[in-house]
Amino acid sequence: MNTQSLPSGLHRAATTLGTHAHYMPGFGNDFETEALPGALPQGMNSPQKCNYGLYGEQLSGTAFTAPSHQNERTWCYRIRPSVKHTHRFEKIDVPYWKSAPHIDPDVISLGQYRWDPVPHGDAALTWITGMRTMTTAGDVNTQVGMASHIYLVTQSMQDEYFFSADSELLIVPQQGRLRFCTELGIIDLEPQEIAVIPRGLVYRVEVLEGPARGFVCENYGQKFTLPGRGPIGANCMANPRDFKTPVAAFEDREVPSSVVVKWCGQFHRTRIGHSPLDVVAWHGNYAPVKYDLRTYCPVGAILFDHPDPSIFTVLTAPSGVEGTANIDFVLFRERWMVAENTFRPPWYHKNIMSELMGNIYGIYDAKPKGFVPGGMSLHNMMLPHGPDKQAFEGASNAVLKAEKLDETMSFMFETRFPQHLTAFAAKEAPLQDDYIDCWESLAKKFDGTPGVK
Ligand SMILES: O=C(O)Cc1cc(O)ccc1O
Ligand SMILES: [Fe+2]
Repeated sequence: MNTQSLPSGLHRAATTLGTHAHYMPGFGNDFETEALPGALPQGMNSPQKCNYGLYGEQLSGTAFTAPSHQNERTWCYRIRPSVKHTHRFEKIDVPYWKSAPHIDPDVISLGQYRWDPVPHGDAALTWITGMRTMTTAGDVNTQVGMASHIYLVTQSMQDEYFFSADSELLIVPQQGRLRFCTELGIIDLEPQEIAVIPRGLVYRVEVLEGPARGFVCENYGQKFTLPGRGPIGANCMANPRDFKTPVAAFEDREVPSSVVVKWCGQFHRTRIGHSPLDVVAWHGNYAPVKYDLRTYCPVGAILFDHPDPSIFTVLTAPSGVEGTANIDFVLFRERWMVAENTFRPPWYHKNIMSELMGNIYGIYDAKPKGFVPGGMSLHNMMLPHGPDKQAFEGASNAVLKAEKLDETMSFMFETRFPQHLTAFAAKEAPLQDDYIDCWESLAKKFDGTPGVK
């Protein structure tokens, strides 16, 4: 196997797969990859001495005894064991990155809320300092619930690394391009793609094209997985082969560095004398992954009516209660609308689960104005919402022919828990004070006489 050297000093394994040379296809596969030939032990995990003088180390993403179809772990062969990375920790302040439970007594979370895109300021911000929590739900200490964030990143992390012991991060870019240099390999990410970085994995984020903005779902609970397709069968929605996990990449660099750790909602720093991205080879099924949302194959109404949005689930994070997700990640992408005699946009509704939406690009059918790329909305637990006046009038009077819903990509983080706004979301972010007016002018059409009005 050949090794490729990158400008950043990382060495990564080459693969034989043409177009996705640096990624391996599949969701939750048992992968194996080595950046130097023979670095990966064969037939066993813990040889008495590893090749190249590497140290063997296991990273467990589930309890040792989790059922085998859910069990996730990866074996790393690294220049130094991780424990050499973590000396004494000091607490640091990361004031805009909040964790649940975080209920600000001065903030009202009960409501329908919408935000314009959070603008970039003058300050240089990294992946850590640029994270802005919008909502929190559940409890980070008991590993249930989530937080939603906006990231505003203009600066690469330099000799600085990060891991979250609290959560896996689902990253949804909206602007700019980022590179995630992780212990297990490199992921480049741009709008219309997503990445999932597992809990505990160390990484550094570099800006490939700035400024970068996007959305993050911080999942405190069980990992995101593919939803069961039920009677849809073995294909469509998100197909496993479209998920890409990076090949092994390592750097052998000795410079004063720091590792920031998010742990039980608090941030800590430890200093080390080298890059912790020193995993030369690994095998296992606990690994970062990226996915191109343009490969999502939507299934929908082909005669009449409008199915529940769960039909557009890309990934689901189970809660332990069957069919009731801790979080569903749902994608509203371009598609054909063909339903006959049907009000085609989302119906008016109240939902026990709370719906945090973001616009990646284009126009969302239920909100032709005001919900713009980079913007977000929150329709919290049991709070009514639905199409605005313009969408309602348009859709109820449209001539219903086959119509392509083009130039549209929005998503929803839907959680079984109510979401609480941070002070940043309520007071600093560009909250639209007049959002609820979009339903104000919906007319009373009922006049007691039968017939279509
Ligand atoms: O509220 C929303 O816009 C999201 C949504 C979309 C849909 O098609 C059906 C229900 C739903 O909550
Ligand atoms: Fe909704």
